[in-house]
Amino acid sequence: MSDVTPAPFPTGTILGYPRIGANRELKKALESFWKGATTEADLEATAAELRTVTRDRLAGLGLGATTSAIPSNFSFYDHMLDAAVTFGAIPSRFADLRANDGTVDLAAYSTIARGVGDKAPLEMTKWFDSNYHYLVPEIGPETVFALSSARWVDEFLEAKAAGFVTRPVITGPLTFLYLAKASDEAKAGFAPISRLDDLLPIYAELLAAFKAAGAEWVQIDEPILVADTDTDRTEVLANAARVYQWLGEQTARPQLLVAAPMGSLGDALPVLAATPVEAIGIDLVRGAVPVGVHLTGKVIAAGVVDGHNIWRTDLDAALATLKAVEALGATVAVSTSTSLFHVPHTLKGEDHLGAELISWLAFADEKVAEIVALATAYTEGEAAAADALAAARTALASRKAHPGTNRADVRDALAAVTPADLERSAYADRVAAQEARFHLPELATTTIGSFPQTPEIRKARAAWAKGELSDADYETAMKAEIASVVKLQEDLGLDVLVHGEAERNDMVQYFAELLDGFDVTVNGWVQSYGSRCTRPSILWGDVARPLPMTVRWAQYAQSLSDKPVKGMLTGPVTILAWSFVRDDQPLGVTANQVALALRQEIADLEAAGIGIIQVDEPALRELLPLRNADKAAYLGWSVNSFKLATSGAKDDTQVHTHLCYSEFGEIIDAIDGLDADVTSIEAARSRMEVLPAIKAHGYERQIGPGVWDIHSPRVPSTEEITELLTLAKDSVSGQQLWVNPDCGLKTRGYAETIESLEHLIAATKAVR
Ligand code: MET
Ligand SMILES: [Zn+2]
Repeated sequence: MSDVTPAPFPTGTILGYPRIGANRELKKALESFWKGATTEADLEATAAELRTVTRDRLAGLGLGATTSAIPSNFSFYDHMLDAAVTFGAIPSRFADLRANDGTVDLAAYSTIARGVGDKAPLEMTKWFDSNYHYLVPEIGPETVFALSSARWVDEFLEAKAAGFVTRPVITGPLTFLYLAKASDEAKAGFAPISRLDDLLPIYAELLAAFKAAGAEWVQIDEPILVADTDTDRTEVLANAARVYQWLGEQTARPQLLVAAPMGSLGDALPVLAATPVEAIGIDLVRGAVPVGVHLTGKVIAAGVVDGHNIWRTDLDAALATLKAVEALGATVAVSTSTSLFHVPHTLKGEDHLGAELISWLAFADEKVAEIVALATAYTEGEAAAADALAAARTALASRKAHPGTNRADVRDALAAVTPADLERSAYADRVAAQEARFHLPELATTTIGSFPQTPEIRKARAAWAKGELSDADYETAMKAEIASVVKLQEDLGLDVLVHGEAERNDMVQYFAELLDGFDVTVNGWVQSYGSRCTRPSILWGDVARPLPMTVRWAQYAQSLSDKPVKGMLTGPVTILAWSFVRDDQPLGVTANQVALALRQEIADLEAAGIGIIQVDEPALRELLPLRNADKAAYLGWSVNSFKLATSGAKDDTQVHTHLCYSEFGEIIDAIDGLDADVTSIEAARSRMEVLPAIKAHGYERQIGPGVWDIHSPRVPSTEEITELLTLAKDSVSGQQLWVNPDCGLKTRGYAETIESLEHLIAATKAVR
């Protein structure tokens, strides 16, 4: 290190801030750049302006402008893509996009993220157990690592020119390589982590560049250390020790904060503590205060403010946690548990939620204020932050005492549930009853629920929401849409129909708006991937169903056809996964409350003559815990909540479920445990990969492996689908096999939908 006294770590900081902009400025700028409506220079200017506004806002909220408290974590699209581009790890199919000096411009960067022609983009997958999707780097023996972008350093210099000393945030080498996949060139069995020694010198070079630019602290994110991976944990820990020993020994570098958001570091904490890194960021929302580690001489950025959820922090409890960490010998700094990019920007503009609910919440800006208050209370004594502490206590008390968070009717109904309520009759009895009722052919054809959401549908829904379209006119518009979707399916010759979900803005928000215990924001956007954002609902109270939610649409659709029309519901786990969920009781309890509401809905659907009911659980895999030891408990409550929702169904009601967005190998037991009569899964892209495992498992019920990858506008040919179905028949019998697309069709257009479904039906006939 240099001879000047190193700058202390700031007393309060956040691990990262939302990148998309309070009014989704980055989304708009990116999309207009992609359309060709603006230039690269325009996009750069918007991004620079956004960074300026963010720095000023954070300093205004009380983070030190020159103390390295403000993280520099901007990204045009994704932080893993940024790392790939910075280290020169660009797949060979995109090699021609690089300039002579190895850099890529924003057009090329966008192409790697989004693909072009037959060049597939980097694969996208979920970031740990969040709803953010990162781009998966592709690394092979041929990858030539080289420092290939000056953006990170330039952004530090940009801030410096404005009078700031920020803290650059980069993805760590372990997380980068363990989350990467083998490139097309790599031979079977190649593991990207085998390139660690080639990559490290580039990190050293980058750290030297930060140092030369004047950075005093750099944050290196290593969430991989909180997760179990395919690699043996001992090997991961050995790599962690080696990497941070070596980087720590570099002399030309800023001080290092190694941050491990999303869970407990566990046995990786002593490993990091034994290296020369100056500071370690630990997640104290998901992880407990460590025991038995000595942290003398280290700074611990204690993540006591939840970066991943929107509840106001219990500041008293947080202060107690900070003191417990101090007792381990560490110098304590107040921090968030994760980057704040998982939560919306600000509660400003959400007044419709009402003062009381708002007082329970903290979005990104409000969390920054909490950090500042906690740092003040911790360093100067509680009296110095008395107002903030008092306000937090009042809010917490109001949340606890609110009748909506503790409803006797809901609690009593749940307490009355018996184990028998979770079981249906034997599958053989159900099948017999269902066959007698529906007479479906072998390889029955169906779709997953939604049909294309045309601009007209969106317009009608938006106008109705704004009060510009009357209830009656809205009803008429939706019914007309349902009628045309039913007619189309009859003309095509599908066996089991759907109503098309035209009335749903989103498969979770639709239910959140109709159930008690939820509220929705107007501007609470969070980045899902690239320019795409979602607006999760807030599940704050006990959940109950005041009125039927889907019955009239399903009933209307059924009245138009002699074929069965599926009722369509979103399952409890998915409703939780895609909302901000109350943190004052176990998730399993909340899931069961949702399940009971769905159980009532199913009873009403049955009473209205709906004989086939699908309960979608696309997020079942997403919430799977990061550590193996926690998985069984999760699968226990999640499967039970599904069974609580569905087990009231009569024998001759056929219960379907649908899963997508993931690999299923790991959760076949759980899929089996759901006890659905029919399960549809995403399978087209992986060419039915999971079916042999399902066969080996002895799965006896019916399954619909997707035969059309609906994530792409490509129309699959009849031959292609025939091949997939033939492949499927190797693993499951004709009676067990259903034919359906990978997922709902709401993002597709009508022309491709009709053509694809025609091919699907022709292929089915060929294989039957
Ligand atoms: N029923 C839903 C649909 O068809 C399932 C979507 S899963 C992400 O859109
Ligand atoms: Zn799906």
